[in-house]
Amino acid sequence: MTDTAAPLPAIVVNGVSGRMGRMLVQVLTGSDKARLAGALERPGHPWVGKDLGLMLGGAPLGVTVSDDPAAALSGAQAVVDFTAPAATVALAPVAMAAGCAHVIGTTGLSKDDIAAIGAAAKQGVIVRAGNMSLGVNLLVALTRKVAAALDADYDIEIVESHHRHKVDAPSGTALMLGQAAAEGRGVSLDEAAVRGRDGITGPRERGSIGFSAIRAGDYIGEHDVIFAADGERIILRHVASDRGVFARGAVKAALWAQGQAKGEYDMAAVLGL
Ligand SMILES: NC(=O)C1=CN([C@@H]2O[C@H](COP(=O)(O)OP(=O)(O)OC[C@H]3O[C@@H](n4cnc5c(N)ncnc54)[C@H](OP(=O)(O)O)[C@@H]3O)[C@@H](O)[C@H]2O)C=CC1
Ligand SMILES: O=C(O)C1=N[C@H](C(=O)O)C[C@H](O)C1
Repeated sequence: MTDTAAPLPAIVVNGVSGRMGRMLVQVLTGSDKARLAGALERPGHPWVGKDLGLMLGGAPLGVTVSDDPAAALSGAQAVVDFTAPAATVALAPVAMAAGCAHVIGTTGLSKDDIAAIGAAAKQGVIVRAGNMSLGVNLLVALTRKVAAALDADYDIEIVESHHRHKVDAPSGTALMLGQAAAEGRGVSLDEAAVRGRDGITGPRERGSIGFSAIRAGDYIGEHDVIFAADGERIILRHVASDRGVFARGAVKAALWAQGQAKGEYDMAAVLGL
């Protein structure tokens, strides 16, 4: 009897040696919905040309780490990318030319980076989110709703904690939460945001949205949205205790992207929130 089952969607991981790259390998090798079809690292990385499984300290996986995105993406359905802004911006048009969906988890993107990604998405499908977990994307929706229900008597502050290796602040998640709070309140985040305080700052400006960042130890990612008034406080909190939530969300996005119309999407679209 011949096996007529369609092959599983082929997914490539960019930045495969990183914290999220390794977690994605774990999720994809255990998946019955997608398969790990390739692995990318920057040119000059010591893993390039080597078997990925051996580089991870395990059995061979039959996947050779590449530094050639066009070659690695040829024939793949999606590339999942948790790397650095310059690497992500460079990969987007290559993914679109290869007909590959680009799932972007990279944070710390500038306005120009975001515009470049948006331009690339005219040629194919991109899913981009500062946080791929179901919990945070629900928290974003809740934040928008609570902010819409309260007036500026309730001061909004976003406090985030991450591991000592994180290079960008505020976190991508904090910015998503800030954007949702601003939308709920009907203000512009660019105008309302206050990022970090130091020295004689004067009293808090009514209606501002504050951001504070802790970088310490091995926090995976924790976010509080505080609505504080005279006499009461509401605190919405998400705690990530396993990077698997981000990796599983990204694989879900890669599968969801198959067959979508060209354009840039977020995790709310993927999750139907
Ligand atoms: N959206 C979400 O849900 C989440 C987003 N993130 C974001 O993902 C990003 C990565 O996080 P994390 O895994 O912790 O970081 P790491 O520093 O552990 O990993 C980044 C990886 O990207 C690699 N890289 C850098 N430049 C290139 C390039 N040009 N081509 C290929 N690979 C490259 C790095 O290689 P090298 O070390 O050689 O430079 C490294 O392996 C961050 O922006 C983080 O904020 C993280 C978790 C969840
Ligand atoms: O760098 C990280 O680790 C994380 N980055 C994302 C962010 O910037 O919000 C998501 C998560 O909090 C972990």
